[in-house]
Amino acid sequence: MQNILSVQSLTKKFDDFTAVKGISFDVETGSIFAFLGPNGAGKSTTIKMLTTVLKPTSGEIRINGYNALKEQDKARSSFGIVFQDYSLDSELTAYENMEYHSVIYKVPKAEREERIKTALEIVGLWDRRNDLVKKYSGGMKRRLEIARALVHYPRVLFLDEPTVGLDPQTRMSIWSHIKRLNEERKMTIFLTTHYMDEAEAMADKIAIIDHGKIIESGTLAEIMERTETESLEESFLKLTGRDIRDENGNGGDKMRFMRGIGRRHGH
Ligand SMILES: Nc1ncnc2c1ncn2[C@@H]1O[C@H](COP(=O)(O)OP(=O)(O)OP(=O)(O)O)[C@@H](O)[C@H]1O
Repeated sequence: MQNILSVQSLTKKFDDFTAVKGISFDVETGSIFAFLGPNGAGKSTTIKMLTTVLKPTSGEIRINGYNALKEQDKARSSFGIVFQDYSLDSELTAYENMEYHSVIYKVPKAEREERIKTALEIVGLWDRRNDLVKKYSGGMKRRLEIARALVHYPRVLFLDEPTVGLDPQTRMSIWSHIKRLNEERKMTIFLTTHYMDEAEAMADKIAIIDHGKIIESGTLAEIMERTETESLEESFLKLTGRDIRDENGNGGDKMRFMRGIGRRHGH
């Protein structure tokens, strides 16, 4: 299958406020797709609809060939989710958190231990599996959440602002884990971010969302060409008339370190 995720005219209204306004896009199997936009643009609302947490007002979502609204269980077993807020039980160990999640996701008992081990090894936490989560740093918790999202062998991983609130070094480590998952395990990654550098360095395709609408999408090169600019930052400025960081107040927080990871496919 070429597109693991396909979205048509997706809309979400909260009373008379429309947070997501009829967006359509496709995500290619095995790619990294970034949803870039300022706070309040509708990124979380979209990812919640894609992951069946929130019911759309209208529109269609197909994940891994399944209709996410009509075949929810099959769609759900196709993806893993990492939300913005930590949702781990801090009084349990990392391993116990993984076990709990495996039960919820109906991972067969005979396979549980092996899958937990694999997932924890991927994020480098196997040696720390017996530590209580409350002793973990923010970066370790995020890595554990990624491991947890992998335990049922999903084909797509959804990440809502996975590096928000983390220091630059920790962000870099999270990203190298995500990138390895994509490259070595061919996992499709759908992420939301308001960091330009993150989208530039990581994504095969980017959709820029503003006020609930996709205002531009494509590869970085395509977006720059169409907007006649030389960076995503300039593109965003040209498309919206403002700087993405104006609304975030994190001007000094730009992810310059992303250069260390390197751009993909000669972007
Ligand atoms: N349950 C809700 N009821 C009413 N309005 C909502 C609800 N959830 C979100 N919104 C509004 O919808 C808009 C989009 O919010 P959303 O959280 O999707 O944005 P975002 O791009 O993810 O930003 P952030 O990263 O800050 O969460 C915002 O104006 C928000 O206030």
